Amino acid sequence: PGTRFKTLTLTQAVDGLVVFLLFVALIDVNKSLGDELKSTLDQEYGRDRTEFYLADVTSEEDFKGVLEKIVKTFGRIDILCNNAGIINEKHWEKTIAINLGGVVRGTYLALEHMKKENGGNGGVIVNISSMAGLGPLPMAPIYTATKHGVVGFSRAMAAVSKLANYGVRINILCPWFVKTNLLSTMNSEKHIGSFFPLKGIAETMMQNRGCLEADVVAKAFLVLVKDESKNGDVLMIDPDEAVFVSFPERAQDFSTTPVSLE
Ligand SMILES: NC(=O)C1=CN([C@@H]2O[C@H](COP(=O)(O)OP(=O)(O)OC[C@H]3O[C@@H](n4cnc5c(N)ncnc54)[C@H](O)[C@@H]3O)[C@@H](O)[C@H]2O)C=CC1
Ligand SMILES: CC/C=C\C[C@H](O)/C=C/C=C\C=C\C=C\C(=O)[C@@H](O)C/C=C\CCC(=O)O
Repeated sequence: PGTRFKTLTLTQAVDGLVVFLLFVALIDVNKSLGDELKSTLDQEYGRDRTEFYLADVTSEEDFKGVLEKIVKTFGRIDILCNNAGIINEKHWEKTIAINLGGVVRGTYLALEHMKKENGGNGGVIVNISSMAGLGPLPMAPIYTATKHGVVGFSRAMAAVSKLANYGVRINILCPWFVKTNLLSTMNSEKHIGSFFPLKGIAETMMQNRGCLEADVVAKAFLVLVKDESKNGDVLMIDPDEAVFVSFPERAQDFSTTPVSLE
């Protein structure tokens, strides 16, 4: 679902062996989906390890309120994944509000609880972009713009966090197509609007290279969580490999072609 918070509670520290208990808070605007996922997780991990919260990431009131409830229930936030996303080229303002606005809001609100200057314990935020955050997806220009925005915002916030000593790492995940409900929106003129005739491009891309399974994305997410050297890093996953994307240190260092302005 949309957004996931994880909180770690130190339960034992014996002879250098540290055992953490992991609690997961799920946030989504879709209640039936959230309830269903919670009950699946309950069966595997027990009822007290997961909580579902109904909230819309475009609402400051919802998101802020839910975060406060989470901190009250679990005591702290250590890991945040801003995952909520849609494709709707027709209602493009809504797509920007969820895909980029939700990530900005989630990052700002969670930092208030996580950053060390506020008494937080630090931690890590992983913002979900897409390979469409690195190159254009022709049938979805607004979706492409939001995912590029997630990359730019998160890299800038990672730099802020380092300079201001928040103690929070901020990383970005850019997957290729993944087998989830989102893919079905590609077949709907209602979502793709005037770009619908271009849907064959994405279909060909998937036919040629396949689609990722969600568990691969989860594994890549864990790399960004666990590797403490990673901050402002972009992990791209396609069907062949997972790779960190290199950006030049400064914008001036991009590979360029001189142009005469005369
Ligand atoms: N499926 C794919 O091919 C790829 C997906 N992504 C990104 O991965 C993320 C997750 O998407 P999927 O799991 O594929 O899609 P999904 O449609 O299965 O899941 C998205 C979830 O976001 C929730 N959501 C939507 N609007 C919300 C709102 N306003 N507030 C709270 N929750 C909201 C939905 O209810 C849904 O549960 C998205 O950011 C998507 O852009 C990135 C690359 C590829
Ligand atoms: C309907 C969209 C469903 C999911 C969106 C999701 O986020 C998936 C994105 C997956 C891949 C995006 C890849 C973008 C790659 C690029 O670099 C593009 O610039 C390449 C664009 C077209 C290539 C056409 C071709 O290969 O012939």
